[in-house]
Amino acid sequence: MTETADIAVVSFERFINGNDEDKNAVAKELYEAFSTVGWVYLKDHGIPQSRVDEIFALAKTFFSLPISEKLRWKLTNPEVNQGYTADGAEANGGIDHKECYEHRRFANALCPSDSDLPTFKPVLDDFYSQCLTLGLQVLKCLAMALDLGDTFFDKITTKADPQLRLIHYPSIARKVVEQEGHARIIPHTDFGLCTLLFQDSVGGLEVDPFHTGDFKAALPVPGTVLINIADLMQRLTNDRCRSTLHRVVSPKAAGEVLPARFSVPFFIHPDPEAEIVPLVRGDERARYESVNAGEWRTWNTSRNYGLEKVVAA
Ligand SMILES: O=C(O)CCC(=O)C(=O)O
Ligand SMILES: [Fe+2]
Repeated sequence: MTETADIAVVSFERFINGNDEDKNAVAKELYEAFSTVGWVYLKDHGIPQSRVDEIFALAKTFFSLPISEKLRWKLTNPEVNQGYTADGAEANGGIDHKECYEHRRFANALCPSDSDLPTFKPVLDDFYSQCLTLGLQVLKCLAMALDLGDTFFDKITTKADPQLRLIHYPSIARKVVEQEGHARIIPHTDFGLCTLLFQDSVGGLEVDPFHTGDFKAALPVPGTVLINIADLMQRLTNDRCRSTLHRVVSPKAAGEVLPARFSVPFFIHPDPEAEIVPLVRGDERARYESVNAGEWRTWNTSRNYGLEKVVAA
């Protein structure tokens, strides 16, 4: 049996409502998690479970539309990175068995309208701002832990346009997913600052905390949102915070046919013009070149969708 990853459960209540001492205590706990395994289960985060349930229900409704309908909202431009991606269309060195819908803050041209799918857009917009508020609070908390002053991330997220993603992993034969090079989502790191990840109760998410190939289950914990550090944060903190490999495979408890699984990540990226320069202390050397956040995002998105040609055109 796959072991369970050692990911701390941290209550965010004392950060949201507490005094400076409370906030600093939460910041320490978060930093401890982010600088080791790179992941934390955040509870008491302020987003009601009823809202999360509503989002999963909308995701189910959206993905059960016929493929011809869903392709009306097909994602084509990695710079905008918004819309629907069919099963098999996103490939980054392996074969994923999933379909996705991406929602953005400023541009959602490829989103079902109210007459296509009642309440889809307004409820997603609202959930998006709840995730953005929580994500920026988490960044503030991390800035405290890193002694950067609690407005450090505000300066590089004023126009931040994270990506809210709905994912459906269809019900599928276990033997298909377990073929060499296949997975529900192949091992990868996320490439922004950090990710908020809501998952249903099916399981199958695994983390390789120390990049030894020893993947461990990140089981669903009701009432929590998982938060993981992504590549730009690892670069910015000169490896103090760790962006770790993860994947989604067959849940161990399932039989020969895996049940469908849904998840909802919210990827936080800095403003496109932000230069991500490693923050060094004393005579420490920078472990990374500086990168422009916008170029980094477009490059990574294009690579994931195999759309490099669109960018070059
Ligand atoms: O579905 C999940 O639990 C993980 C999704 C994920 O890692 C991603 O979309 O980057
Ligand atoms: Fe991921």
